[in-house]
Amino acid sequence: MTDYAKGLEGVIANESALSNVEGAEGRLSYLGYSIDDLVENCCYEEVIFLLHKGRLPKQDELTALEKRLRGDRELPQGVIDFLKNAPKDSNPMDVLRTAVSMLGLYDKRATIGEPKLDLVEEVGLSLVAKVPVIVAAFHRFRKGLELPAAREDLSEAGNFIYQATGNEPTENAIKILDVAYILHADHGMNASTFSARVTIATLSDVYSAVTSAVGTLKGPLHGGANEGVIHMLQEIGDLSKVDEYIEGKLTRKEKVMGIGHRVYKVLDPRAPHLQKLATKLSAELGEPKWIQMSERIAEIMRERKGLNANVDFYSATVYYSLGIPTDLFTPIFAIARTSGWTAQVLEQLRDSRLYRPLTLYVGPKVLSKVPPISER
Ligand SMILES: CC(=O)SCCNC(=O)CCNC(=O)[C@H](O)C(C)(C)COP(=O)(O)OP(=O)(O)OC[C@H]1O[C@@H](n2cnc3c(N)ncnc32)[C@H](O)[C@@H]1OP(=O)(O)O
Ligand SMILES: O=C([O-])CC(=O)C(=O)O
Repeated sequence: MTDYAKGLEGVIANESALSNVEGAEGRLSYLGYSIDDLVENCCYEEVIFLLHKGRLPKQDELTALEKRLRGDRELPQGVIDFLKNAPKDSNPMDVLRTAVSMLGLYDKRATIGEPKLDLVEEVGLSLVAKVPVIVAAFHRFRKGLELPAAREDLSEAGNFIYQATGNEPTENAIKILDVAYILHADHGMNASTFSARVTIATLSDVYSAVTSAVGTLKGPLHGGANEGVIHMLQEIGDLSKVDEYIEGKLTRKEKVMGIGHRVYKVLDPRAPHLQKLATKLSAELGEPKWIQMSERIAEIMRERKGLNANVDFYSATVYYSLGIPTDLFTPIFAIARTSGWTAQVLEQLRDSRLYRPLTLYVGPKVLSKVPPISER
């Protein structure tokens, strides 16, 4: 049988100057800046600029970007109506996917064919500004509440907390979410980014590309794993039950959510940042059991399978400790990743070629004649 790369493992599909995922070393950088340095010294808006423009902003450029994003949060009435009328028990990722697609109906800039890169960038930034509002709005409406007006004095992270909860966000919560946004902003040719690139490479439009990406992120083997982690911790319930639970999963050959990675063969470099935040938040809440259970799961998986925690493992406890409903964890990932998706879409269009791999055909080889339906 001809050799092939199942799941495209190890296949290089394009060039990118955006994020460098160094799997063997466990390092991640955006445009040459380590994520450790970025979370220490930058805000999420600086990272958006970095990914979209290829360099860090000067102060006046950052101020202009913030102003632009904050001025672009209004959703078309048709999308608001949809968010109000969507079934209240919908999965917020399904709502987000549909709403992103709907946004395209109201934006004449979203054309197909030879791309106009300045318009693609405008639309991309508009999505960065609107995706969090969509998530917050659906959450408010499903609870029968109004959506508070967006606040131009608040950052991306701050405004999301404000619009989703209706409460003044604390500096601490804003900082934590901002760090989470930076850590989730971009990550090489992950599955959802690949979807976005495949879609845009047909010279389709940006809304279609991001719609593809949202649908791809939702799956539990990708962004959906963060919700799976909390469900798993709740199912286990107590530190004393972790060993038996994980042994059971391994025996049944079931996946442990938040563990393992296609590229990182050592610890995901984003995990320690989130682990630190989760530990601090759990202690502040007086609920250390979630992080204690997580640490034990990670230990068993390292010892038994040589597998490490990925970004989704500790982000789950961070969001949970912030009081964020579990089904908003993956939408929050999508909010942050929209900056990366749209930057990657732009990069794809600057030097694009249609993605069209092959399949190894394993069906019947001999061409047979179609028998009449009565003889089948
Ligand atoms: C943001 C992100 O997308 S990060 C990833 C989020 N996803 C998850 O956390 C879901 C759990 N993890 C997984 O399913 C996988 O590790 C993935 C999807 C992330 C990577 O998958 P792949 O590179 O395709 O590895 P694959 O699934 O082939 O696993 C290789 C081996 O490790 C095992 N393995 C990998 N991850 C896990 C896990 N989480 N739990 C148990 N076993 C695992 C597999 O069973 C397999 O074992 P085997 O060789 O004995 O059959
Ligand atoms: O790179 C991947 O395959 C998944 C991942 O960690 C991400 O998208 O952040």
